Amino acid sequence: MKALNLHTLPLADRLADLAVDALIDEADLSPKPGLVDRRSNGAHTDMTLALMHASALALWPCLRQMAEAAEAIGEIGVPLRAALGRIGREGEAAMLATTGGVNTHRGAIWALGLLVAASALDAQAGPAALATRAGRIALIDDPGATPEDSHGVQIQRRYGSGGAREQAQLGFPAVITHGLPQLHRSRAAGARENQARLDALLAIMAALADTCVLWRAGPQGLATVQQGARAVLEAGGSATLAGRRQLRRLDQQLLHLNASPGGAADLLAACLFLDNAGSL
Ligand SMILES: CC(C)(COP(=O)(O)OP(=O)(O)OC[C@H]1O[C@@H](n2cnc3c(N)ncnc32)[C@H](O)[C@@H]1O)[C@@H](O)C(=O)NCCC(=O)NCCS
Ligand SMILES: Nc1ncnc2c1ncn2[C@@H]1O[C@H](COP(=O)(O)OP(=O)(O)OP(=O)(O)O)[C@@H](O)[C@H]1O
Repeated sequence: MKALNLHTLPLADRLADLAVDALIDEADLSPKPGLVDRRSNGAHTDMTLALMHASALALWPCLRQMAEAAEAIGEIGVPLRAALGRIGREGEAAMLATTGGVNTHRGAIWALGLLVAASALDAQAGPAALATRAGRIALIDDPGATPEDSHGVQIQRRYGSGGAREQAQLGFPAVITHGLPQLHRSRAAGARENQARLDALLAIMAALADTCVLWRAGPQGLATVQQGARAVLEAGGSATLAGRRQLRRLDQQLLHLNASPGGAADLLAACLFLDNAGSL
C-alpha cells in the first residue's frame, strides 16, 4: 500500500492539525497543577477532559481559515488583523456551541490563531521569528472589535496587568524566553517527554501574570502560583522525586485557592506548536 504523503496536504490543513494536536497534548498532559487533565478537572467545576478534546477538535476549521486568510492576504496589516478577528470570533462561537457555553479555549484561539497566521506567512521561520511576527499582528487594532468587559479587561483595570493581549504583543516572551528553553533543557537532561512538558508549563507559570489566576485568587494567589512553580523547578523539576513532591504540594495549594493557571496552559499549547512547527 502506498504511504500517505502528509506534505501533499495544503499548508493551512497542516498548521490546523499541528495547532489542534498541541491543544490535545496540553489537555492530556498530567499531572498539571489546578488544570483539567487525565486525572481530574482540577479547580474547574464546568470542564472535563472530554470537553477539552471536543473543544479542541471544534477549533480546527477556525484555525485552518486563519492560516488560509494569512496565505491569501500575504502580509501583516489591517486587512489580516480584521480577518483574524472575524474568524477568531466565529471560532469562539463554535467553541461555546460545542461546550454549551463553557470558555474552554478563549486564550488558546488568540495565541494559536496568531501563531498559525504567522506560520502561514512563512512556514520556514523558526520559533522566535514566528512569535515576533505574531506579536506584530497582535499590535494592530482590530477594526471589527466591539468593546467588552471580559475577566481580562476587569483585571487590567484592577491591577494594570496586560494579560493575553500584551503577552502576544510582546512576542510571547513567556514561551520564547521560558517555556521553550525549559522544554529543551529538561529533554537534554534526560527527562521523559511528559516530564519535560510539565517543566515547560512550570517555567511559564513562574514567569506569567496569568489573569485567570488573578481573577480567581488575586495577587496573593498569583504569588503562590509563581513561587510554587519555581520551587518545583528548583527542586529538580518533575523528573525528580523532590520536584514531584513540590508539584503535588502546588496542586493541593491551587485546589485550596480555587486557582487555575489557564493562561499558562494556553501558552504551553503555543510552546508545543512552536516546538513542532519546524517539522512542517
Ligand atoms: C485578546 C483576547 C485573548 C481577549 O483577552 P481578554 O483578557 O480581554 O479576555 P479573557 O479574560 O476572556 O481571556 C483571556 C484568555 O487568555 C488567557 N490568559 C490569561 N492571562 C494570560 C497571559 N498573561 N498571557 C497569555 N494568555 C493569558 C486565559 O486562559 C484566558 O482564556 C482574545 O480572546 C480576543 O481579543 N478575542 C476577540 C477575537 C479576536 O480578535 N480574535 C483574534 C484571533 S487571532
Ligand atoms: N487544561 C486546561 N484546564 C483548564 N483551563 C485551561 C486548560 N487549558 C487551557 N485553559 C484555559 O483557561 C481558561 C479557563 O479559565 P477560567 O475557567 O478561569 O475562565 P473563565 O471562564 O473566564 O473564568 P471563571 O471560570 O473563573 O469564571 C480557558 O479560556 C482556556 O484558555
